[in-house]
Amino acid sequence: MDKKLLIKKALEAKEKAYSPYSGFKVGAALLTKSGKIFTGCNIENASYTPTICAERTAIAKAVSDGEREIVAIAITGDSEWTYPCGVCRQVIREFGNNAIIIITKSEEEYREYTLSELFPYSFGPEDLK
Ligand SMILES: O=c1ccn([C@H]2C[C@H](O)[C@@H](CO)O2)c(=O)[nH]1
Ligand SMILES: [Zn+2]
Repeated sequence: MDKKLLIKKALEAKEKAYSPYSGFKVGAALLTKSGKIFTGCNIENASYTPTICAERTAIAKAVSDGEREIVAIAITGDSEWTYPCGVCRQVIREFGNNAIIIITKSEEEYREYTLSELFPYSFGPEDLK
């Protein structure tokens, strides 16, 4: 897996952020099992609550293109280390339970986690079986 490419794509996607209210930009890039990359940025709204995080933008693009299995997701934001919010962790749980989560500031500086490290004892599709 080309981690550096995924990180580069996340950094590029961040520049597309539409965040006039918070002024906080986030970018994400994910790799699916079939080898495709999808990117996303945060998209805010004047009514605030419809705001979509970068991670969920990328996941919605992948799933709506028929790609349901995330192998890795790189995330970058305006804080020193930007971790996914709780809602995004739950959405990654749905489509990337075994995903590697790469939290990154630059192509050289990144941290890697499994989803279960960031989201232990989670509720997921298996609970409903
Ligand atoms: O992991 C995160 C955390 C926050 N945001 C966005 C939502 C909002 O536009 C801005 C401030 O919360 O950052 C993301 O996209 N992903
Ligand atoms: Zn989020």
